[in-house]
Amino acid sequence: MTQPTRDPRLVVEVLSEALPYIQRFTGKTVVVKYGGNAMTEDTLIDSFARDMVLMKEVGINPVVVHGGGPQIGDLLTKLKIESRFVNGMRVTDSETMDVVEMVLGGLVNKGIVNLINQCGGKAIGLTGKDGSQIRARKLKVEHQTPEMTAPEIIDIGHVGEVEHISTDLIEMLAERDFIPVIAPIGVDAKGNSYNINADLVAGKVAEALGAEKLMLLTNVAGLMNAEGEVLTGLTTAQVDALIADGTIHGGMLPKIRCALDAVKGGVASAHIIDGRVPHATLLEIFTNAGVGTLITDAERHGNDAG
Ligand SMILES: Nc1ncnc2c1ncn2[C@@H]1O[C@H](COP(=O)(O)OP(=O)(O)O)[C@@H](O)[C@H]1O
Ligand SMILES: CC(=O)N[C@@H](CCC(=O)OP(=O)(O)O)C(=O)O
Repeated sequence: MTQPTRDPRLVVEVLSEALPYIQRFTGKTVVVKYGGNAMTEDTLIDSFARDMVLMKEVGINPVVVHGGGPQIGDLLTKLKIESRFVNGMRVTDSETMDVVEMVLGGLVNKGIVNLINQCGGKAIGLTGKDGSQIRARKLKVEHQTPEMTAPEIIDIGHVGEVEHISTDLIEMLAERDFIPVIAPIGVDAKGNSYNINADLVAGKVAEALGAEKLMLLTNVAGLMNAEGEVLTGLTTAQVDALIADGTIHGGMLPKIRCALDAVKGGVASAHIIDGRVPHATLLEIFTNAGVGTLITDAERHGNDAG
């Protein structure tokens, strides 16, 4: 790979500016959720892989949880199977579950692993079935339209929620300098597979690991208000109001819910980040610039999440 020529003084200056952040985050765990919508351009995927390797090289432990919704959708279309969503969750019958497992556990997972390894990292790809690390149960979904007087519970098939995350495997890999790359497929005690929204898995993994940061990479500049302006920082109470008035909808719903749960569960900060910006994760960690929406539990942290 040919690198563009840069002023060496500038490079040294940038490295020096990053020093306090490197010192602050070294030894800490950062869970990065890499959404399928952020995986569209080859150069961006490459910059993401390089960022994971750089983090690891400076002593941070990145753990990648990936999505792949659009990639699942593409294969379903080719197979002439219809995609349907309720509350941002894919309705998953047995046939769809097979496709989800093939795309997430195979194509997408191994694609990310391969890229990280190409950039000089040591990535290992896993699903929640490996070591039974993501124990799941069937998700009960409440659905209500404005016309309905009360919500109804509907069956959306093999969609799961996280019951328990075992961290042994992830910690063992991280200690041996591997970067774990996890596909959001869970398993129950009977061996049934569940399709779980990747944001929800990332949030629970971050909580279970006691991570310093949860970064959710997506295809928007951050969480937006009704006027389309990015909200750079907000508290749990503000988020509740935006959900209630419908400003937060679709795929942003599980994302924001998991970010809230993660900060309530002890993760210092959660960030919704624009994955279309090259090196978005490094910009978040190593600079003051900020590239999206920061969610903290104001009662616990005040404004010190960084
Ligand atoms: N208030 C909001 N602010 C920003 N995006 C929103 C909001 N409400 C809904 N969205 C939608 O959520 C999408 C991101 O979720 P999703 O499509 O599941 O992405 P990913 O694949 O990255 O998880 C955005 O592309 C946007 O269309
Ligand atoms: C239950 C459910 O909806 N699961 C998701 C899992 C993948 C995912 O979450 O991918 P993104 O992060 O790219 O949206 C799905 O089937 O699309």
